[in-house]
Amino acid sequence: MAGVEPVPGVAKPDPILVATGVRRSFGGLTAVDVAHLEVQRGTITALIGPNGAGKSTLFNLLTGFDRVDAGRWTFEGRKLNGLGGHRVARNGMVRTFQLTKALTRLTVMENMLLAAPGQTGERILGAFLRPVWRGQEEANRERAEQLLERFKLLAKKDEMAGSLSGGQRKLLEMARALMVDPSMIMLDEPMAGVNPALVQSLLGHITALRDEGKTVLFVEHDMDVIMGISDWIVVLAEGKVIAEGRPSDIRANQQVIDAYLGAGHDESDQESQAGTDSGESHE
Ligand SMILES: Nc1ncnc2c1ncn2[C@@H]1O[C@H](COP(=O)(O)OP(=O)(O)OP(=O)(O)O)[C@@H](O)[C@H]1O
Repeated sequence: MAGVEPVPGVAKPDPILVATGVRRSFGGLTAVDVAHLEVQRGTITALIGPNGAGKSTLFNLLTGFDRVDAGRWTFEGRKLNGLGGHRVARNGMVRTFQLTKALTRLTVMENMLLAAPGQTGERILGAFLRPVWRGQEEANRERAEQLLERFKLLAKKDEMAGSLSGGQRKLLEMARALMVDPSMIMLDEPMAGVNPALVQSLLGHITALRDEGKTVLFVEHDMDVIMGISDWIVVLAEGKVIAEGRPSDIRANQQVIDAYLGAGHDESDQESQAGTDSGESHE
């Protein structure tokens, strides 16, 4: 991305995701108001910003787990607005989810199989289709084992997901997301709750995904991680993109420093401080 100017909404040479005018409000609060955002194919792009900036909401909107009030976006040139999460995933854009209570009561392998494409379920198929389904299940199981091996979880395949450590859960979330062989993977706080010993391993997996051609978009709070592995960083504050650029651009950006300083103050002051007077000027 040499030569791409570090300004909000800047066009990228080969964007995999292009979003325009994406807005979502909750009551009187505008959680997301992104004028234009492009994600370059084959990069690790970080989405950062103070608490409540709208990062999770934007993730939910783009991946079909929440509905926009306005806006449109394309992924691989295809319009995805209005599609639910499963259809978005089938189009090649998946996100990780924190393992919910229900999932922690399933084994590691069951978690993987649930994330497989074409979860039709045997019961609803006619008898003549069952062999097809079995063949597909066999293929899913094989893929799941390969992925568990890659993420060093194969030995745990029959254990309850709830028995895994924080870091192993993150690895399982990543492995689950890869069951559909996505071209873009979106990671929601991949380092949260991870033991420092596993951080390097997780970072290695994330860069490996990029190196094999996948696009990674991730939300994270750990600045060392963000600055260490991102090719590009997008900064949200109060729902708007207030800055984007390479790590060196972001580190030197006064608006970003201000937005984070605002968030770092007393929680009760946060709304009046975080980016209100600085967020508008770039839009
Ligand atoms: N379902 C909802 N109902 C009402 N308000 C919501 C809902 N989801 C998010 N919000 C609000 O929208 C704003 C953006 O929230 P969001 O969770 O997207 O921020 P975030 O940047 O992901 O924050 P964090 O870093 O703390 O996870 C917040 O003010 C939040 O309270």
